[in-house]
Amino acid sequence: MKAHVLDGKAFAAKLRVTIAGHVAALHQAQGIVPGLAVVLVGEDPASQVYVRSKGKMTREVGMQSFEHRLPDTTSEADLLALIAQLNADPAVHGILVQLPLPGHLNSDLVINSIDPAKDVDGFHISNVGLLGTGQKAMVPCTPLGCLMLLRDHHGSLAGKHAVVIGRSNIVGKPMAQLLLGDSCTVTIAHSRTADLAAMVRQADIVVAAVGRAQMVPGDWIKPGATVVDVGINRIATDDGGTRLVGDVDYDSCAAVAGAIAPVPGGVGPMTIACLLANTVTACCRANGLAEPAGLTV
Ligand SMILES: NC(=O)C1=CN([C@@H]2O[C@H](COP(=O)(O)OP(=O)(O)OC[C@H]3O[C@@H](n4cnc5c(N)ncnc54)[C@H](OP(=O)(O)O)[C@@H]3O)[C@@H](O)[C@H]2O)C=CC1
Ligand SMILES: Nc1nc(=O)c2c([nH]1)NC[C@@H]1CN(c3ccc(C(=O)N[C@@H](CCC(=O)O)C(=O)O)cc3)C=[N+]21
Repeated sequence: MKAHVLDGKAFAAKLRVTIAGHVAALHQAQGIVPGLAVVLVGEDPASQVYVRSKGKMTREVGMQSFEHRLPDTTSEADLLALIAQLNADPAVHGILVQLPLPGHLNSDLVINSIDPAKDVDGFHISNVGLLGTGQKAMVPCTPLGCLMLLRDHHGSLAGKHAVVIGRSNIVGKPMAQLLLGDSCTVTIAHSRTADLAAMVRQADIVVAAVGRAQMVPGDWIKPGATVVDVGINRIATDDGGTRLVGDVDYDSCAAVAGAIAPVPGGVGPMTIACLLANTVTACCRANGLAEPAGLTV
């Protein structure tokens, strides 16, 4: 069997067309342009690439993009002052502070200083609590994108056993919450899990969010299971270049799985599209307008 490919690149492109339609309608009917501010502290090359492509896609769907690049010597007080200014700016509906932050900055403090209504990453404790209790929240973009791909492929996820590998605040934990919300039976695995292979072999749905290149081999996958690869790892190639791979060994997993989201072209593009979706949702909520269907859960 050869797995069905969950084409996040194509799904995200369609989602951006839908978003562009909502943005145009907001502008026409209300004279409002949704705005997204991205704050990048330091010069991490991978973060720079991500911030650039995010800015480009923000403008492509007709939204305003505000980029703030600060030196890696920026003090916490200066960063908090910038966030206070963005919180108060009515043209800014979404704020994203690129993680990880340089070590001298307390990321919990920084994230919790963002107005929860503008927290389009969904990382503020108030949004984490809302998600955990099944209330309307800003939902973290990467797990939201994974859920959209899973629902699109399966329809209902009820009763499926999902194994999420990774327990970070930005991917693993919110992913588990969303799957639970869709009535999956959820197992969260991590670096201290006793027998990861045996655990993963039970899964109908595997979400790998670890940060270890190709660590999940095909013989861990139950035949026909769905595999969602969140990992972004750059590895060296034989010709001296580099290439992007996920946390699963694609070829061996695709040979057994029923469906698989590849890297690149799977979850990554969905993350950016969901960031734009969250910004439109935040903009509608801020203006007391009905939020468009299909942009969140
Ligand atoms: N495509 C996208 O849009 C995005 C991709 N990413 C990528 O996803 C990956 C994960 O990101 P993130 O969640 O931030 O990473 P973190 O480093 O914050 O978390 C990694 C998790 O993996 C667990 N882990 C580490 N080693 C093992 C192991 N050998 N077996 C089982 N579990 C293990 C850790 O366990 P423990 O808690 O015990 O240490 C931890 O819970 C990275 O490659 C990142 O680049 C991230 C965000 C968005
Ligand atoms: N506050 C915050 N929010 C984030 O959402 C956040 C963050 N910090 N820090 C870093 C991680 C990583 N992340 C990615 C988003 C898109 C791709 C993406 O578009 N990937 C493409 C490939 C890109 C390439 O070729 O380099 C793909 O998988 O097809 C990857 C990674 C968001 N993150």
